[in-house]
Amino acid sequence: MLEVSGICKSYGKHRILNGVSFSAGPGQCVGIVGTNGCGKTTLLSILAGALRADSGSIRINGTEIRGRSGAAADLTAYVPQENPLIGELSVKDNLLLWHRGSRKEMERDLTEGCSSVLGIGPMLKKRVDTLSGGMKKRLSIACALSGRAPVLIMDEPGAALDLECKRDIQAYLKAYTADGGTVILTSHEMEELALCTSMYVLKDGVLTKTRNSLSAEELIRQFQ
Ligand SMILES: Nc1ncnc2c1ncn2[C@@H]1O[C@H](COP(=O)(O)OP(=O)(O)OP(=O)(O)O)[C@@H](O)[C@H]1O
Repeated sequence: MLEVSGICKSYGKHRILNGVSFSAGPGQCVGIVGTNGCGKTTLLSILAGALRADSGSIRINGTEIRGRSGAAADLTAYVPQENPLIGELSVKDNLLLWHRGSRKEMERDLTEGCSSVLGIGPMLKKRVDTLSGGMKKRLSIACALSGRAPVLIMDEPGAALDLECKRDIQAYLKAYTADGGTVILTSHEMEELALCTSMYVLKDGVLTKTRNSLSAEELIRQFQ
């Protein structure tokens, strides 16, 4: 169970998040939407322990992770917008670097786990800086998912991906929640948002629950 309560964050005098609270249980997929620059990435980075909130609480299965980046790394898998990959290394070396399981578990992942679903196997020997944007995104997701964390946080997962990969990732998200995982995602794509079991709009630092399955026009109206 993810329980977020009263998260505040300012950059200098600019208050970005003003008491953000929500919760999500096993099997839930939460969509967070809002205009460019409203603070979605800031919120997701805080949930993943990559950025410190000024105040508030984030608990996963009862464990407080705010301000504890080690606990956050253990309990969340984070796929940021920018791929956290090392361009000069091969795909395999990047996987080894980020994979939180043993080498044997990584090999198994490549044959039957998320790396297999994402089609990582055929590109193992390639240098990362020679990959396309979509291939890098597949690899970033595979690296993040290696820890089998209970909460998966994805910042615009489908951006830069071809249709087949978008479909693969959507199938993976469904399997992840069916298996009891919790997904938090931001997206500007209606097909991805259709996977969400609950939806929130972030506006002026405040997160407000909204109805699922709103049309694009209805969502845009909520941003204004
Ligand atoms: N390190 C930083 N220092 C100062 N201001 C920042 C910093 N990071 C983000 N901001 C500002 O905070 C606001 C929220 O940024 P954030 O990236 O969280 O928005 P977003 O909703 O994810 O946007 P997008 O949809 O474009 O990805 C923006 O005005 C941005 O310029």
